Amino acid sequence: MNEKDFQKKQAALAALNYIQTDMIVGLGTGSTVSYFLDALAASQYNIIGVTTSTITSQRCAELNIPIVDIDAIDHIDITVDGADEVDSYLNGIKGGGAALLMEKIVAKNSKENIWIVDRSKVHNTLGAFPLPVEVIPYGSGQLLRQFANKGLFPKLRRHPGNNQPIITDAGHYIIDCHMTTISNPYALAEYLESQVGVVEHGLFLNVCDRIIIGDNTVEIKERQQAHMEIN
Ligand SMILES: O=C[C@H](O)[C@H](O)[C@H](O)COP(=O)(O)O
Repeated sequence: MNEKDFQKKQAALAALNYIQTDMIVGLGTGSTVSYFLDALAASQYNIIGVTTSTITSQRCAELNIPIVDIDAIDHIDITVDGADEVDSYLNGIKGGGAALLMEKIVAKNSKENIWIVDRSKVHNTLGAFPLPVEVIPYGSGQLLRQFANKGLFPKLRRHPGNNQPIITDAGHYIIDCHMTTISNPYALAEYLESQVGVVEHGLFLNVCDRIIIGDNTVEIKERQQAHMEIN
């Protein structure tokens, strides 16, 4: 196991400390969450999961973790998810695995959100990871043009194998915005949310309550209060 995977696994194991039997647990998507699912399946906790992607649902089936439809429950106690990048305010970029829409729905309906990450993902400001934006296929070419004019360096995400656009679980495309630095994530989120054809974006602002950074010594950071950029 390489250093990054070691850190992911350490973070995932530490997240288990926040789980209790009978909880309804939101289950994120990705390689870090995969370590968490393994740990959860091996634990003594009887929980019910709410999944954020087809792939996580499949992993739960393989691991015998019971899951429930999000619309069949009235609350989610806690969600454990990965992230692609996290800043010092615990804001983040998600969607590297194209699961951002369902991840955001589950996160917004959770009483508490924990992100598990390796140290390479923690930066002072966001932007090093390309920002995924989930869009309706119809008119996506127009959005690509608008985003380019806005200086967002957009690129339609395609399968490396056949070069076809990747399709999300909800049937949408992903446009990745390669900006390198995001000076005001709140203004960018507002702009993206105002564009017709944008379904959701990967900026998760004031969502994460606690990050667990895996390392030889696991580091835990809690969000103190909602952060807003003052223009
Ligand atoms: O769409 C995918 C999710 O936002 C993932 O949680 C994120 O990409 C992190 O994935 P990984 O743990 O594989 O780096």
